[in-house]
Amino acid sequence: MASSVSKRAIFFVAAALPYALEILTPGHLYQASKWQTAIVAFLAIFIPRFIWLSIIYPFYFSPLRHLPQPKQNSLLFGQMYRILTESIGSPQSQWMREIPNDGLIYYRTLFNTEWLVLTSPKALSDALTTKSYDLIKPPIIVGSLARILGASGILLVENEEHKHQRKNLLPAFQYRHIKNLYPLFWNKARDMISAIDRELSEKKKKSEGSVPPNIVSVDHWTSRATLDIIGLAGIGQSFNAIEDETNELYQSYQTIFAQDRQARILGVLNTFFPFWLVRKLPFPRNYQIVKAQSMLQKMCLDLIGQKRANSAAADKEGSREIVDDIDILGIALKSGGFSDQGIIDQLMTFLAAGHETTATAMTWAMLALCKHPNVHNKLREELRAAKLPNIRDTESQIFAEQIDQIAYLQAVMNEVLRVYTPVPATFRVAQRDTTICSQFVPKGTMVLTSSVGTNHLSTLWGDDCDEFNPERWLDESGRANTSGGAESNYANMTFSHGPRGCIGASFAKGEFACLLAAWVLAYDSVLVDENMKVEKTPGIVSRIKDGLDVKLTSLKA
Ligand code: HEM
Repeated sequence: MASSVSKRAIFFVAAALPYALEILTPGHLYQASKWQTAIVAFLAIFIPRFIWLSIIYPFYFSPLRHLPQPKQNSLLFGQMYRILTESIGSPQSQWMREIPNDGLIYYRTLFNTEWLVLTSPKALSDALTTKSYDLIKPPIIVGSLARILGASGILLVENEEHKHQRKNLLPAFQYRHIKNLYPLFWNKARDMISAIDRELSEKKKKSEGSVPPNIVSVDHWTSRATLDIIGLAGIGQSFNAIEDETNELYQSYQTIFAQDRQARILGVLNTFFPFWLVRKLPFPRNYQIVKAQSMLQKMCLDLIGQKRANSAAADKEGSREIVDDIDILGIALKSGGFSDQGIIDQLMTFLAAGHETTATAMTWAMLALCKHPNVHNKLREELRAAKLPNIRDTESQIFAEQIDQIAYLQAVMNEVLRVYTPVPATFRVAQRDTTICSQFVPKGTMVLTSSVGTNHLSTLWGDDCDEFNPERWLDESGRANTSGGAESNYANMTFSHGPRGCIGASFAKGEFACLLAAWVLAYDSVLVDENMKVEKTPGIVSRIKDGLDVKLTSLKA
């Protein structure tokens, strides 16, 4: 690492020095006040450290400084302006395309902090699989998420603790278990369609004979549906968001995960001040979070208590098999590997990781289908040909096999996930000296994978890499393939890879398939504004900035 002198050490030395001088120079040989001494000591260490770290080391000593890199850097801020003003992963995607490289691109940001972008399958496999535990999530990200998710959920823990949790949670996410959740996904898809039908008939009533607008917000409905699904499948508790978005549970969830202006201001403050201080600042959001969190945590604790009681009762009666939990909470409890607080943190993690991601994928899917009517029509034909049950029939039910065998549905979903990449980038920092693609990477180096960049590289996906073409996921006989025609697994970064790749990928795909099939069978959708400008939100999940409104025609599904 460029410097092993941490800021905390500098504060400590500066604070201790006046006392040390008083002891070492008895009789007040030393005249300055304690404050003056502390400030002088602080500056005497801090300024040289700053000059070394921000100017001398990165430009003259860093082993990374000769790697391919973007031009036009600000002297102290490197590429910071672009990083802050463009969507996540986007500047890096451009460099990946334009700067010749052997798997790594180097750039600098605030005060010349050093970053690497991984650009080749070899670099990605080194960093995400072979050396996965040499790279950890950056403390700034972990610190700000820990406030909301709790510090001990699988998304944020590292090293042995992560291995232990992953092992205990994996059974809940294996396909043999996920396939049992498809009926639940389908039921919630049906609830969503019924609720949209009701919204349309309300609109019809209000339009009093004139043509009703039949316009609905896709992101609004998919977000409510995916929350109910992850609530039921994750913790065995529906948020009832589809039925009633004003209920207290749903509102608490919305408060905690809101990405409003105050959340962004607090996020920026976290960069410069300690987390504990920022949490105490008198922002209304700080109080709201505490209140909403205590409600959600209490709900989780009650559910844990209930499950433990059911399980104990079943043990007593010698009928364990009647407690056949299908939700993730039930399976985590059965593993015996988690404390109650540990489980609460997992539940908050699954709510966060499993809700907006899939809702966003669904919203992008509807945009893609509206923009490609031929794909839209073909998908509906294939769904009809598969003879899925009528989504408006309250008794209707499906099985995983029925949905998963529809090759064109799988192809459309895979292409949506590739082209629109809901999680556009992931971030790491080297926790020890390591190597990637034989390049020495010092401890402390920041590492970014631009998943959206990799998913659009012509060297991996061919010249039509930017086109929406579901056919690439079908082989000549029309069967689904899992590579999209790319030669390496690492060409597709939608769910990342390795020990820290998305544990919920099968869950997400099953849920996405049911929601998409239900929507396409129930309605024909067209864009309200054909020329809408599509901008992405800047957050960890790339949503459509102004949401997506479509005009629906109900179909006899
Ligand atoms: C389309 C939907 C989804 C996408 C695109 C997605 C993508 C990702 C990505 C890229 C990561 C790696 C993050 C990193 O390395 O920093 C990740 C991790 C994770 N995802 Fe997903 N995800 C989706 C849905 C879900 C669902 C539905 C769940 C849960 C039910 C889930 C749970 C998780 C968890 C727990 C992790 C952390 C895994 C670990 O660190 O071991 N995700 N996801």
